[in-house]
Amino acid sequence: MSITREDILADLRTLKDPATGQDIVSAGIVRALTIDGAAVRFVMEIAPEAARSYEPVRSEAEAIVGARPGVETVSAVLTAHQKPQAPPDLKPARRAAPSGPEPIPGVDRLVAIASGKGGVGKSTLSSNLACALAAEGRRVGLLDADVYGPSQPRMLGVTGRPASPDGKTILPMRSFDVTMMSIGLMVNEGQAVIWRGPMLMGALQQMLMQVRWGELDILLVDLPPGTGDVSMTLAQKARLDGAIIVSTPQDVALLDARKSIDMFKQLKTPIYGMVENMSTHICSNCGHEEHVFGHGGVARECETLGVPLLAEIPLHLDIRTASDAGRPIVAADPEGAQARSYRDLSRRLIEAGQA
Ligand SMILES: Nc1ncnc2c1ncn2[C@@H]1O[C@H](COP(=O)(O)OP(=O)(O)OP(=O)(O)O)[C@@H](O)[C@H]1O
Repeated sequence: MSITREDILADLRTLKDPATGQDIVSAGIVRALTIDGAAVRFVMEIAPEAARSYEPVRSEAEAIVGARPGVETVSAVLTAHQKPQAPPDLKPARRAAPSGPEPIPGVDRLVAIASGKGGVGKSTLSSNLACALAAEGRRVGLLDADVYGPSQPRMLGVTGRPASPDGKTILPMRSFDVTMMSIGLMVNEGQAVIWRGPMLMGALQQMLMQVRWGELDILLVDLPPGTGDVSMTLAQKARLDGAIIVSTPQDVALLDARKSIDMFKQLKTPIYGMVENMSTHICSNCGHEEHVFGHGGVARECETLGVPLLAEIPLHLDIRTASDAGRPIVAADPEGAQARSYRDLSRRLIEAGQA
Protein backbone atom coordinates (compact mmCIF):
# COMPACT_ATOMS: atom_id res chain seq x y z
CA MET A 1 0.00 0.00 0.00
CA SER A 2 1.54 3.34 -0.96
CA ILE A 3 1.60 6.09 1.60
CA THR A 4 1.29 9.72 0.66
CA ARG A 5 2.62 12.83 2.26
CA GLU A 6 -0.96 14.05 2.77
CA ASP A 7 -1.83 10.85 4.70
CA ILE A 8 1.02 11.41 7.11
CA LEU A 9 0.29 15.12 7.53
CA ALA A 10 -3.37 14.26 8.23
CA ASP A 11 -2.24 11.86 10.98
CA LEU A 12 0.05 14.47 12.47
CA ARG A 13 -2.66 17.11 12.41
CA THR A 14 -4.48 15.16 15.11
CA LEU A 15 -1.73 16.12 17.58
CA LYS A 16 -1.65 19.39 19.48
CA ASP A 17 1.35 21.66 19.89
CA PRO A 18 1.62 22.15 23.69
CA ALA A 19 2.93 25.71 23.20
CA THR A 20 0.33 27.20 20.84
CA GLY A 21 -2.62 24.81 21.08
CA GLN A 22 -2.63 24.52 17.26
CA ASP A 23 -2.12 21.18 15.55
CA ILE A 24 1.59 20.44 15.11
CA VAL A 25 1.50 20.74 11.30
CA SER A 26 -0.18 24.17 11.31
CA ALA A 27 2.19 25.28 14.08
CA GLY A 28 5.07 24.65 11.65
CA ILE A 29 6.78 22.11 13.88
CA VAL A 30 6.85 19.24 11.40
CA ARG A 31 9.77 19.58 8.99
CA ALA A 32 11.73 17.48 6.51
CA LEU A 33 9.04 14.83 6.05
CA THR A 34 10.38 12.07 3.84
CA ILE A 35 8.64 8.88 2.79
CA ASP A 36 10.91 6.17 1.52
CA GLY A 37 8.83 3.09 0.70
CA ALA A 38 7.45 1.94 4.05
CA ALA A 39 9.82 4.15 6.06
CA VAL A 40 8.69 7.57 7.25
CA ARG A 41 11.01 10.16 8.71
CA PHE A 42 10.45 13.67 9.91
CA VAL A 43 11.88 16.26 12.21
CA MET A 44 10.03 18.26 14.85
CA GLU A 45 11.64 21.63 15.18
CA ILE A 46 11.14 23.16 18.61
CA ALA A 47 12.64 25.67 21.01
CA PRO A 48 15.63 24.00 22.72
CA GLU A 49 14.36 24.68 26.25
CA ALA A 50 11.03 22.95 25.47
CA ALA A 51 12.56 19.59 24.52
CA ARG A 52 11.18 17.81 27.59
CA SER A 53 7.53 18.86 27.06
CA TYR A 54 7.66 17.77 23.42
CA GLU A 55 8.99 14.26 24.02
CA PRO A 56 5.46 12.82 24.64
CA VAL A 57 4.24 14.52 21.46
CA ARG A 58 7.15 13.08 19.52
CA SER A 59 6.52 9.53 20.71
CA GLU A 60 2.78 9.87 20.09
CA ALA A 61 3.52 11.15 16.58
CA GLU A 62 5.66 8.08 15.96
CA ALA A 63 2.93 5.80 17.32
CA ILE A 64 0.13 7.36 15.24
CA VAL A 65 2.11 7.30 12.00
CA GLY A 66 3.40 3.81 12.78
CA ALA A 67 -0.17 2.53 13.14
CA ARG A 68 -1.03 3.53 9.56
CA PRO A 69 -1.29 0.46 7.31
CA GLY A 70 1.72 0.24 5.00
CA VAL A 71 4.08 2.07 7.37
CA GLU A 72 6.84 -0.17 8.73
CA THR A 73 9.26 2.22 10.39
CA VAL A 74 8.90 5.75 11.69
CA SER A 75 11.59 8.05 12.93
CA ALA A 76 10.65 11.39 14.46
CA VAL A 77 13.53 13.47 15.78
CA LEU A 78 13.35 16.58 17.91
CA THR A 79 15.68 19.31 16.78
CA ALA A 80 16.18 22.78 18.12
CA HIS A 81 15.43 25.78 15.99
CA GLN A 82 17.79 28.69 16.07
CA LYS A 83 16.48 31.62 18.03
CA PRO A 84 16.94 34.93 16.26
CA GLN A 85 19.98 36.57 17.78
CA ALA A 86 19.39 39.82 19.60
CA PRO A 87 21.67 42.60 18.43
CA PRO A 88 24.66 42.93 20.70
CA ASP A 89 24.25 45.37 23.54
CA LEU A 90 27.26 47.59 23.24
CA LYS A 91 26.76 49.17 26.64
CA PRO A 92 25.81 46.41 29.04
CA ALA A 93 24.37 47.71 32.30
CA ARG A 94 26.45 45.26 34.32
CA ARG A 95 29.31 42.95 33.61
CA ALA A 96 28.41 39.51 32.28
CA ALA A 97 29.21 36.61 34.59
CA PRO A 98 32.42 34.86 33.47
CA SER A 99 31.63 31.71 31.46
CA GLY A 100 35.11 30.52 30.56
CA PRO A 101 36.34 26.93 30.45
CA GLU A 102 35.55 24.95 33.59
CA PRO A 103 37.18 21.86 35.05
CA ILE A 104 35.09 18.70 35.13
CA PRO A 105 34.48 17.65 38.73
CA GLY A 106 36.60 14.63 39.68
CA VAL A 107 38.54 14.61 36.40
CA ASP A 108 42.27 15.36 36.70
CA ARG A 109 43.06 15.72 33.00
CA LEU A 110 40.90 16.28 29.95
CA VAL A 111 42.59 15.33 26.67
CA ALA A 112 41.14 15.67 23.17
CA ILE A 113 41.92 13.14 20.44
CA ALA A 114 41.48 14.93 17.14
CA SER A 115 42.15 14.53 13.45
CA GLY A 116 41.91 16.88 10.54
CA LYS A 117 40.28 14.25 8.34
CA GLY A 118 37.86 11.36 8.82
CA GLY A 119 38.90 7.71 8.68
CA VAL A 120 42.50 8.15 9.79
CA GLY A 121 42.01 5.95 12.86
CA LYS A 122 41.23 8.48 15.57
CA SER A 123 38.53 6.34 17.21
CA THR A 124 40.68 3.21 17.02
CA LEU A 125 43.48 5.11 18.73
CA SER A 126 41.13 6.53 21.39
CA SER A 127 39.73 3.15 22.44
CA ASN A 128 43.11 1.40 22.38
CA LEU A 129 44.83 4.22 24.27
CA ALA A 130 42.04 4.18 26.86
CA CYS A 131 42.45 0.41 27.35
CA ALA A 132 46.25 0.76 27.46
CA LEU A 133 46.09 3.47 30.13
CA ALA A 134 43.66 1.33 32.14
CA ALA A 135 46.08 -1.60 31.84
CA GLU A 136 48.74 0.63 33.44
CA GLY A 137 46.37 1.18 36.36
CA ARG A 138 45.14 4.64 35.41
CA ARG A 139 41.50 5.57 36.03
CA VAL A 140 40.37 6.33 32.49
CA GLY A 141 37.24 7.74 30.92
CA LEU A 142 36.41 7.95 27.23
CA LEU A 143 33.83 10.36 25.89
CA ASP A 144 32.82 9.67 22.30
CA ALA A 145 31.86 13.10 21.02
CA ASP A 146 31.97 12.12 17.35
CA VAL A 147 28.42 13.30 16.64
CA TYR A 148 28.64 12.43 12.97
CA GLY A 149 29.81 8.85 13.40
CA PRO A 150 29.97 7.68 17.00
CA SER A 151 31.89 4.41 16.86
CA GLN A 152 32.99 3.77 20.45
CA PRO A 153 29.95 1.67 21.45
CA ARG A 154 30.86 -0.72 18.61
CA MET A 155 34.61 -0.64 19.26
CA LEU A 156 34.22 -1.19 23.01
CA GLY A 157 31.35 -3.65 22.62
CA VAL A 158 28.88 -1.50 24.59
CA THR A 159 25.13 -1.60 23.99
CA GLY A 160 22.09 -0.33 25.84
CA ARG A 161 21.05 3.05 27.06
CA PRO A 162 22.80 4.72 30.00
CA ALA A 163 20.58 5.02 33.08
CA SER A 164 19.65 8.26 34.75
CA PRO A 165 18.55 7.44 38.30
CA ASP A 166 17.50 10.99 39.19
CA GLY A 167 16.57 12.38 35.76
CA LYS A 168 19.44 14.85 36.04
CA THR A 169 22.67 12.90 35.99
CA ILE A 170 23.65 10.09 33.64
CA LEU A 171 25.47 6.91 34.67
CA PRO A 172 28.30 6.11 32.25
CA MET A 173 28.95 2.62 30.87
CA ARG A 174 32.05 0.57 31.62
CA SER A 175 34.06 -1.67 29.33
CA PHE A 176 37.59 -3.09 29.69
CA ASP A 177 38.07 -0.96 32.83
CA VAL A 178 37.27 2.19 30.85
CA THR A 179 34.40 4.43 31.94
CA MET A 180 32.70 5.46 28.73
CA MET A 181 29.88 7.50 27.34
CA SER A 182 28.96 8.04 23.73
CA ILE A 183 26.59 10.30 21.93
CA GLY A 184 25.69 7.12 20.02
CA LEU A 185 24.10 5.71 23.20
CA MET A 186 21.79 8.68 23.54
CA VAL A 187 19.95 8.15 20.24
CA ASN A 188 18.31 5.07 18.79
CA GLU A 189 20.52 2.94 16.57
CA GLY A 190 20.08 3.84 12.93
CA GLN A 191 18.27 7.03 13.85
CA ALA A 192 19.68 9.97 12.02
CA VAL A 193 19.96 12.96 14.27
CA ILE A 194 20.15 16.35 12.76
CA TRP A 195 22.37 18.24 15.11
CA ARG A 196 21.95 21.95 15.01
CA GLY A 197 24.38 24.27 16.76
CA PRO A 198 22.57 24.81 20.08
CA MET A 199 21.44 21.21 20.42
CA LEU A 200 24.88 19.86 19.70
CA MET A 201 26.46 22.13 22.28
CA GLY A 202 23.79 21.14 24.79
CA ALA A 203 24.45 17.43 24.23
CA LEU A 204 28.21 17.86 24.57
CA GLN A 205 27.89 19.92 27.73
CA GLN A 206 25.47 17.37 29.16
CA MET A 207 27.91 14.56 28.49
CA LEU A 208 30.78 16.47 30.05
CA MET A 209 29.04 17.86 33.09
CA GLN A 210 26.03 15.61 33.80
CA VAL A 211 27.65 12.22 33.35
CA ARG A 212 28.82 10.83 36.68
CA TRP A 213 32.41 10.27 35.58
CA GLY A 214 33.61 9.64 39.11
CA GLU A 215 37.26 10.13 40.02
CA LEU A 216 39.37 9.90 36.87
CA ASP A 217 43.07 10.43 36.19
CA ILE A 218 42.25 11.19 32.58
CA LEU A 219 39.20 11.67 30.39
CA LEU A 220 39.86 11.22 26.67
CA VAL A 221 37.49 12.89 24.23
CA ASP A 222 37.15 11.31 20.79
CA LEU A 223 36.25 14.35 18.66
CA PRO A 224 34.61 14.40 15.25
CA PRO A 225 37.11 14.96 12.42
CA GLY A 226 37.86 18.51 11.38
CA THR A 227 37.74 21.83 13.12
CA GLY A 228 34.02 22.26 13.67
CA ASP A 229 31.64 23.30 16.43
CA VAL A 230 32.28 20.37 18.74
CA SER A 231 36.01 21.01 19.11
CA MET A 232 35.40 24.72 19.62
CA THR A 233 32.66 24.12 22.19
CA LEU A 234 34.79 21.62 24.06
CA ALA A 235 37.71 24.01 24.33
CA GLN A 236 35.47 26.89 25.32
CA LYS A 237 33.35 25.05 27.90
CA ALA A 238 35.84 22.73 29.52
CA ARG A 239 39.42 23.23 30.61
CA LEU A 240 41.34 21.11 28.11
CA ASP A 241 44.75 19.93 29.27
CA GLY A 242 45.99 18.75 25.91
CA ALA A 243 45.26 17.53 22.41
CA ILE A 244 46.62 14.56 20.48
CA ILE A 245 46.36 14.83 16.71
CA VAL A 246 46.10 11.63 14.68
CA SER A 247 47.11 11.56 11.02
CA THR A 248 48.09 9.13 8.32
CA PRO A 249 51.35 9.93 6.53
CA GLN A 250 49.93 11.22 3.21
CA ASP A 251 50.18 14.91 2.36
CA VAL A 252 46.41 15.40 2.11
CA ALA A 253 45.84 14.08 5.62
CA LEU A 254 48.74 16.14 6.92
CA LEU A 255 47.34 19.30 5.40
CA ASP A 256 44.14 18.81 7.41
CA ALA A 257 46.06 17.81 10.53
CA ARG A 258 47.90 21.14 10.35
CA LYS A 259 44.54 22.97 10.42
CA SER A 260 43.58 21.01 13.50
CA ILE A 261 46.84 21.96 15.22
CA ASP A 262 46.32 25.61 14.29
CA MET A 263 42.85 25.51 15.81
CA PHE A 264 44.08 24.11 19.13
CA LYS A 265 46.89 26.66 19.19
CA GLN A 266 44.34 29.44 18.73
CA LEU A 267 42.21 27.95 21.48
CA LYS A 268 45.34 27.93 23.69
CA THR A 269 45.13 24.14 24.18
CA PRO A 270 48.57 22.57 24.67
CA ILE A 271 49.42 20.11 21.89
CA TYR A 272 50.71 16.87 23.42
CA GLY A 273 51.84 15.77 19.97
CA MET A 274 50.94 13.85 16.84
CA VAL A 275 50.41 10.15 16.23
CA GLU A 276 51.13 8.62 12.83
CA ASN A 277 48.57 5.90 12.17
CA MET A 278 48.83 3.33 9.38
CA SER A 279 52.51 4.18 9.46
CA THR A 280 53.63 0.96 7.88
CA HIS A 281 51.66 -2.04 6.64
CA ILE A 282 52.53 -5.38 8.17
CA CYS A 283 51.26 -8.33 6.14
CA SER A 284 49.29 -10.67 8.40
CA ASN A 285 50.49 -13.70 6.37
CA CYS A 286 54.22 -13.18 5.98
CA GLY A 287 55.01 -10.23 8.26
CA HIS A 288 56.44 -8.26 5.31
CA GLU A 289 56.47 -4.55 6.04
CA GLU A 290 55.75 -1.83 3.49
CA HIS A 291 54.88 1.85 3.59
CA VAL A 292 51.54 2.03 1.78
CA PHE A 293 50.94 5.68 2.54
CA GLY A 294 54.56 6.76 2.46
CA HIS A 295 56.71 7.03 5.52
CA GLY A 296 57.98 9.72 7.83
CA GLY A 297 55.39 12.31 6.76
CA VAL A 298 54.13 12.90 10.27
CA ALA A 299 57.65 12.97 11.73
CA ARG A 300 58.62 15.71 9.24
CA GLU A 301 55.45 17.63 9.98
CA CYS A 302 56.12 17.41 13.73
CA GLU A 303 59.58 18.84 13.18
CA THR A 304 58.22 21.72 11.11
CA LEU A 305 55.51 22.51 13.63
CA GLY A 306 57.69 21.94 16.68
CA VAL A 307 55.41 19.31 18.26
CA PRO A 308 56.42 15.84 19.51
CA LEU A 309 55.83 12.69 17.46
CA LEU A 310 54.17 10.50 20.08
CA ALA A 311 53.79 7.18 18.28
CA GLU A 312 53.83 5.40 14.93
CA ILE A 313 51.06 2.81 14.75
CA PRO A 314 51.30 0.09 12.09
CA LEU A 315 48.45 -0.80 9.73
CA HIS A 316 47.57 -4.36 10.61
CA LEU A 317 44.49 -6.46 9.95
CA ASP A 318 44.35 -7.64 13.58
CA ILE A 319 43.88 -4.05 14.77
CA ARG A 320 40.81 -3.63 12.58
CA THR A 321 39.24 -7.03 13.26
CA ALA A 322 39.69 -6.58 17.02
CA SER A 323 37.91 -3.21 16.95
CA ASP A 324 35.17 -4.55 14.69
CA ALA A 325 34.59 -7.37 17.17
CA GLY A 326 34.11 -4.92 20.04
CA ARG A 327 37.39 -5.74 21.81
CA PRO A 328 40.27 -3.36 21.02
CA ILE A 329 43.56 -5.10 20.26
CA VAL A 330 45.07 -3.82 23.51
CA ALA A 331 42.32 -5.65 25.44
CA ALA A 332 42.19 -8.68 23.12
CA ASP A 333 45.93 -9.33 23.01
CA PRO A 334 47.66 -6.98 25.48
CA GLU A 335 51.08 -8.56 25.14
CA GLY A 336 50.89 -9.00 21.35
CA ALA A 337 52.97 -7.10 18.81
CA GLN A 338 50.04 -5.03 17.52
CA ALA A 339 49.17 -3.73 20.99
CA ARG A 340 52.76 -2.62 21.61
CA SER A 341 52.69 0.84 20.00
CA TYR A 342 49.48 1.77 21.87
CA ARG A 343 50.92 0.53 25.15
CA ASP A 344 54.21 2.38 24.58
CA LEU A 345 52.21 5.53 23.89
CA SER A 346 50.26 5.14 27.14
CA ARG A 347 53.49 4.69 29.13
CA ARG A 348 55.06 7.69 27.47
CA LEU A 349 52.07 9.90 28.39
CA ILE A 350 52.09 8.64 31.98
CA GLU A 351 55.84 9.29 32.30
CA ALA A 352 55.36 12.82 31.00
CA GLY A 353 52.61 13.41 33.59
CA GLN A 354 50.12 13.86 30.76
CA ALA A 355 47.91 10.87 31.62
N1 LIG B 1 46.30 0.86 12.64
C1 LIG B 1 45.28 0.30 12.02
N2 LIG B 1 45.37 -0.91 11.41
C2 LIG B 1 44.32 -1.46 10.76
N3 LIG B 1 43.12 -0.88 10.65
C3 LIG B 1 42.96 0.33 11.24
C4 LIG B 1 44.01 0.97 11.95
N4 LIG B 1 43.54 2.15 12.45
C5 LIG B 1 42.25 2.24 12.05
N5 LIG B 1 41.89 1.16 11.33
C6 LIG B 1 40.60 0.88 10.70
O1 LIG B 1 40.31 1.97 9.82
C7 LIG B 1 38.93 2.31 9.89
C8 LIG B 1 38.77 3.77 10.30
O2 LIG B 1 39.25 3.92 11.62
P1 LIG B 1 38.53 4.83 12.70
O3 LIG B 1 37.05 4.62 12.70
O4 LIG B 1 39.27 4.67 13.97
O5 LIG B 1 38.84 6.25 12.07
P2 LIG B 1 38.36 7.70 12.52
O6 LIG B 1 39.49 8.61 12.21
O7 LIG B 1 37.86 7.67 13.91
O8 LIG B 1 37.18 7.92 11.53
P3 LIG B 1 35.92 8.89 11.69
O9 LIG B 1 36.38 10.12 12.40
O10 LIG B 1 35.49 9.12 10.29
O11 LIG B 1 34.95 8.13 12.55
C9 LIG B 1 38.31 1.32 10.86
O12 LIG B 1 37.77 0.25 10.13
C10 LIG B 1 39.47 0.84 11.70
O13 LIG B 1 39.28 -0.47 12.21
